[in-house]
Amino acid sequence: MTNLLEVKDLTMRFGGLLAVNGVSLSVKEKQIVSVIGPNGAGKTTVFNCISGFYIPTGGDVVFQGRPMQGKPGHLIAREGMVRTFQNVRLFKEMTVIENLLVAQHMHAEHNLLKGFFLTPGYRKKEKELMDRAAHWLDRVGLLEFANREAGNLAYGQQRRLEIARCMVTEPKLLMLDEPAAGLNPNETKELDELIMHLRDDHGVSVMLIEHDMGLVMGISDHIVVINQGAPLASGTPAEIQANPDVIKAYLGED
Ligand SMILES: Nc1ncnc2c1ncn2[C@@H]1O[C@H](COP(=O)(O)OP(=O)(O)OP(=O)(O)O)[C@@H](O)[C@H]1O
Repeated sequence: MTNLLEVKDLTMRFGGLLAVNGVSLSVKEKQIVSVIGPNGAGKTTVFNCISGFYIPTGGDVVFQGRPMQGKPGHLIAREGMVRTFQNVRLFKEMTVIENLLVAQHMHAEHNLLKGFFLTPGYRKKEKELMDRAAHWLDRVGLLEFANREAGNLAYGQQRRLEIARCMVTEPKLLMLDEPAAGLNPNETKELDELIMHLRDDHGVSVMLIEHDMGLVMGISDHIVVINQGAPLASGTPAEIQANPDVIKAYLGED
C-alpha cells in the first residue's frame, strides 16, 4: 500500500532551539496514526510543519506523491490535508451551520460574486453545500443545533463541530491536535467512535496528537513517539506500551 503522507527527516529550529529534530513518519490510506510524547516534545510543531503553518527548517513532506514543504496552509488544505487546533477555532458568533458553509466556501474558493446574480448554477451549488453541511451535522450529532450560535455550544460539541468543519471539505487526511483535551469520559468515548467511523465509513486517514492514552491505545493503527524533538519509538500500540524507552520518557516526566 502506498503512503498517503510521507515525512522524512523533519527539522524545525526556532533560534537556538531545535524543536523538531529528524522526525520521520508515514500515514497510509485509512490509517489512524498518533503522535505522542511528553509536554513540549515537539508534537504540535511537527503538525505545524506538515500542514504548512510553519516552513520546516529541513526535511521532506510528501502528500499523495507531491512535495508540500514550503506551501502555505490553505493550499495544503486544498490538496486534502486539513487540521484542527489545540484550542477550538470556530467562528463563535456565526451559527453552527454557517461555520460549515463558510468552511466550504473558503476551501473551494467559490466565486462569491456570482451569488449576486443568483444564477441557477450558483443556487445548485449552494444547495449542495447546504446538504453536505446538514449531512455532517447529523453525523456528529449536532443537527438539532444547526441554527445555534457556535460559541453557545458545549465544549465537547464545539470540538465535534470542528471535526465536521474539516469533513465538509472532503479531506483525505484529517489532523487532530489534542481533540480529547477538556472532554469528559462520555464525550471522549463519542470522539473515539466518531474517529473510527470516519476512517471505516468515509475512508479518511487520521493523524492525532493526544495525551489521553486510553484513546490513543484504543484507536491507533500506528504510534510515533517523540521526545525532546527527536524520534524515540514507533510501532503498534502493543509495541509502544512495552517499549522501555517510552516508559522511561513518560515516567521521567512527572
Ligand atoms: N513559534 C515558536 N517559537 C519558538 N519556540 C516554539 C514555537 N513553537 C513551539 N516552540 C517550542 O518548541 C518546543 C516544542 O513545542 P510543541 O508545542 O511543538 O510541543 P508539544 O509536544 O506539542 O507540547 P504539548 O504536548 O505541551 O502541547 C517547545 O520548547 C516550545 O516552547
